[in-house]
Amino acid sequence: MVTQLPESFIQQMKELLKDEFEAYIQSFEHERYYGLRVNTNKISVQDFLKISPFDLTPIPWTDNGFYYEGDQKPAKHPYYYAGLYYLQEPSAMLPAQVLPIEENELVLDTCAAPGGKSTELAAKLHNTGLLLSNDISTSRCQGLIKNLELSGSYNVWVCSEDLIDLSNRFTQTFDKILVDAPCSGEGMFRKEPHLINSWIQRDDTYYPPIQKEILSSAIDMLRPGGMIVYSTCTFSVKENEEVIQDALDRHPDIHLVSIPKCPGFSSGINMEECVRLYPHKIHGEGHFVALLQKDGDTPQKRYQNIKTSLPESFKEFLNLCTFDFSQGSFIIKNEKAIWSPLQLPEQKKWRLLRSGLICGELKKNHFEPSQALALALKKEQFKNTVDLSVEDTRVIKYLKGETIDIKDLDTKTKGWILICVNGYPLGFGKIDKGIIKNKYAKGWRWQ
Ligand SMILES: C[S@@+](CC[C@H](N)C(=O)[O-])C[C@H]1O[C@@H](n2cnc3c(N)ncnc32)[C@H](O)[C@@H]1O
Repeated sequence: MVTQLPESFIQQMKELLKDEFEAYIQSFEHERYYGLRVNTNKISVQDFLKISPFDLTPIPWTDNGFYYEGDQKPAKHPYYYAGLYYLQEPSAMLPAQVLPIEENELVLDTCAAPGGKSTELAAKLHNTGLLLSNDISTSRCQGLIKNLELSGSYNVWVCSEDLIDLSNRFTQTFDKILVDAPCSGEGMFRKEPHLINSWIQRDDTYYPPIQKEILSSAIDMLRPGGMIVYSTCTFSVKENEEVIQDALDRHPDIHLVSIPKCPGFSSGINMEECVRLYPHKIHGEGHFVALLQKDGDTPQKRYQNIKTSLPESFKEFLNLCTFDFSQGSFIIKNEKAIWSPLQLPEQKKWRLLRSGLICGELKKNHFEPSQALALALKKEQFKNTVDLSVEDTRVIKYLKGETIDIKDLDTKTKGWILICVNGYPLGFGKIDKGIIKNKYAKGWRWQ
């Protein structure tokens, strides 16, 4: 692969790394590292380690990230379908880790798709407050929504806007913001060699102006006292420290906050507070992370909930749930019942793709619960459940969309039932006389 690296990139890395350059080049001989991040919205790290079938080694710069071996297949395990973890390149776990999120905050992820960092920001909020996840690409937002739903996060809104436009709608609003900027991806060359071609096609003047505008707009959206992380998976100084310097020049009310260094972390170039991760110094690919804070302090913004009257068929279904929906409010839109713990102010003409938890669809005379609701609930929050052991062959059958027979376990329950694996919900079905008609979402099925 080293032979595919363009000469101009090699020169840039020689100048950047000096006597570390040889070690960097040799890192291409080593296989990439694989990372799994426990979804603490669903399970504690301690409890996950008790049931994990994988050999896991902690990733030093995270609270809940682990290395696994490349021949293990965690994406092909029922616990993945239960949303107990997210698979993420280890160095990419750092940005969300360094943003100090507290419960009940308003958080913005500016460039969020496909959700590697949003899922962790949501987990850090523990389903309190609100996360607005945005990405300019509406098609990439589909993957983002699926990942957020799988993670069981119900305090998330998703929109698809150019961040620069979004900043006109929410001035000085958010307590915490993550800017995981589009970049030339130099840190991903070992993991995804095809990125080398994109690098060749775009010279080094392409990304910096975009990154500077996105970061500056994001800073406008941060409330005084709030904190913002800027990250990329590239090594170029132009896309990292120069973007930060531009923000510091344009916004005299922000300052850098020092990120604690783990063994193997490098400082930013002439920016001691920032962190650079290199594949020859840590077990991971490459990243740059900066943490900034806005001076001053203003109280957090708070938004009102609204009252909506609900159709009878939906109220009937809600009798099966013990989830505390009174903590937020419902809206009914396009025959869908959507619940959110907070409502953001009404906006004109924006591509809002999710405004909380889509609980399900209001059909003619009945209500059809969604896959997202199944994943958002805890087993004990639904009246009718069947809990299958992870070894039970019916788990995979259910995930494949097949009808399942549980006459050995239950022949009395009738109607909606939540199918769980070792206590963690997977999806809904409809049971009659011990036979479960499969309601697992088609696009989510085991392939
Ligand atoms: C590095 S990726 C984000 C990865 C994501 N944070 C994760 O962890 O899964 C950068 C994203 O920025 C989005 N993007 C590019 N320009 C944007 C803009 N002007 N406003 C909002 N999003 C933008 C791209 O569509 C892309 O999905």
